[in-house]
Amino acid sequence: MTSPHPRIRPEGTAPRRVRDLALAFGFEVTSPAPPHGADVVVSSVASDNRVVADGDLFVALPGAHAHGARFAADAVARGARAVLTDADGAAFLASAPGLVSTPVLVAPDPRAVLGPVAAWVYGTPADRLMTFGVTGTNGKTTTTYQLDHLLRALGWTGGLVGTVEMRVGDRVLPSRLTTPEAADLQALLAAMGEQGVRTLAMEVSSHSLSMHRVDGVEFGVVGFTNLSQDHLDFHGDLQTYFDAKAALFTPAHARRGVVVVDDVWGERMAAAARVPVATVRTRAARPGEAAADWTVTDVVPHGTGSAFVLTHADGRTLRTSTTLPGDFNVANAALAAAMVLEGGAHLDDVVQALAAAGGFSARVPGRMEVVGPGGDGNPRVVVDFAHNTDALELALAALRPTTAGRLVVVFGATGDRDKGKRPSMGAAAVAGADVVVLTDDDPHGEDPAAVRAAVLDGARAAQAVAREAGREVEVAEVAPRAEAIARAVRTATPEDTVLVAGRGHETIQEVAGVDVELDDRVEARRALQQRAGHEGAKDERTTTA
Ligand SMILES: CC(=O)N[C@H]1[C@@H](OP(=O)(O)OP(=O)(O)OC[C@H]2O[C@@H](n3ccc(=O)[nH]c3=O)[C@H](O)[C@@H]2O)O[C@H](CO)[C@@H](O)[C@@H]1O[C@H](C)C(=O)N[C@@H](C)C(=O)N[C@H](CCC(=O)O)C(=O)O
Ligand SMILES: Nc1ncnc2c1ncn2[C@@H]1O[C@H](COP(=O)(O)OP(=O)(O)OP(=O)(O)O)[C@@H](O)[C@H]1O
Repeated sequence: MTSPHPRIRPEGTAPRRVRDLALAFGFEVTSPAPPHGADVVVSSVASDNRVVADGDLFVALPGAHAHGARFAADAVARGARAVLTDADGAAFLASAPGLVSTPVLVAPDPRAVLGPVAAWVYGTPADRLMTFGVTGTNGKTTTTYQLDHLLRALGWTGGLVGTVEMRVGDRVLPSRLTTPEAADLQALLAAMGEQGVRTLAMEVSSHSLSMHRVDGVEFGVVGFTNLSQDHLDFHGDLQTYFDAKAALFTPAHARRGVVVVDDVWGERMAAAARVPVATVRTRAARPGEAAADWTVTDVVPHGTGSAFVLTHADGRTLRTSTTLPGDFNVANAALAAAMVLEGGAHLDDVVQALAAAGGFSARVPGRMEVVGPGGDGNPRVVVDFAHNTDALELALAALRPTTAGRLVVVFGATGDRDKGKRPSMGAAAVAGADVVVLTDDDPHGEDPAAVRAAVLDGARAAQAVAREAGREVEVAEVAPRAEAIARAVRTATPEDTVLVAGRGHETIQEVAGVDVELDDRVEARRALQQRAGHEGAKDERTTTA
């Protein structure tokens, strides 16, 4: 069981009567009438006893490790005024000491009502924000940063929620999940409203949709980036994974949607949507394909990224750019622009805002982050979050055109996660790079050598095919990760590009269950400094594994 998220508690929530809550949702109340006939009131909601504070409604959820009802007595001791749970939890509580006069409300599936109940307690805070939610296998973080960048450029005080951090206006809070638990999310939205935040750009993971975390939020506009193999350890198969994401494009979660339809999964998402949807295509329509509502054209190199034109079927045209390299980052910026325009922003306002903001120039931590620009005898060093096959292919393809020498990639695969993608990640690295340095990513509880071996299998097979075709790719296995980064940067030539992929912004690596501090950007900078300090470093070739 992981530690709970640090608590965010809005100040101004009016106390709500528990019996009104029971009436509003049709919950049965199993405890005796409160003492002295007083009405029990709650003013906040928690689903983890370890963060309960005075005035909370404690929601005891069933879970894979434990039933939250086990912690109800402690929650009441910490100040919870009432408990909401399911029949199993209520049965457990019937004999729980210290709960004699605490109202226990019973719901068929508390996980599905936690969000709506928390929204009810906090006064449906999402309704007071312009809300944008983004789902998809890759691009959620980048697209939400670009959304927040544009919304702030339009003059709004923005809120951001996702993998890297949570922003409430100018405040930055740590993020433990891509999409927070429902009780935390509703409290965060209420706190945003109290602090004058008017817009929300939020990542919506498929896990969170499967686990009802965003129930109780009706997004104004939702966006779909793409779907490829990932998280099948949780969803089981690609269709189930797709269905989990498709739930976001239903009236329970959204008023309208924007879908990137560059591939079949995008077409399917647009067809499956049960809310009005605008489509975005970032490539030319193929024969027989319906024209998209928004089309990207004229993509050209521009600074560290690309300039592009986004045109609507009604003639509206936006000429802008993104500072992030790669065609996939054009797709992310185009999706962000289309979502804001579909949300009702006027084109002229968007054109002016982006012109003043230098286009989509958001710096997204660990996403194609240039740690060393190259020059002065150094290779270019880029840190990216690519941690699945699709992302790795695209990140390498994005860097190839601007690499005069060799393209070197340092990467690994995450332990205790989707194992199916490991061989294909190895193959993608060999297909896209000239030098492959295979190392650890985040082993979690798995044997790092076993994880590397699975990736190496795919790499070696692809290496043999490349050799047959007359293309020699160096493949080395170097652990631990810090040494792999150091070695790749040390042995690269000034014309080379080194891509360190998979962990991006992350600063903690879990090895055998122990958290180890490791930030790829710090390691890459250190290696560049050491390289600078050892002019004429001996030309140590990477051994071929
Ligand atoms: C697979 C998954 O998502 N598991 C989530 C699930 O865990 P679980 O079912 O094991 O819950 P549990 O630990 O048995 O706890 C049951 C209940 O008792 C409560 N509890 C538990 C312990 C305690 O001491 N006191 C207490 O009150 C818990 O708050 C919970 O309500 O319910 C827990 C609490 O509600 C979540 O914290 C936990 O997310 C874990 C931490 C997690 O790592 N989730 C990841 C996989 C996740 O959600 N990732 C996506 C992004 C995926 C991606 O795109 O990469 C995300 O949105 O972050
Ligand atoms: N539109 C896209 N299509 C494919 N790959 C992308 C796209 N955008 C980003 N990527 C790649 O995927 C990686 C992850 O990007 P980002 O963090 O924005 O996505 P994400 O969906 O938030 O990922 P996660 O859910 O794992 O946090 C990037 O580092 C990049 O390599």
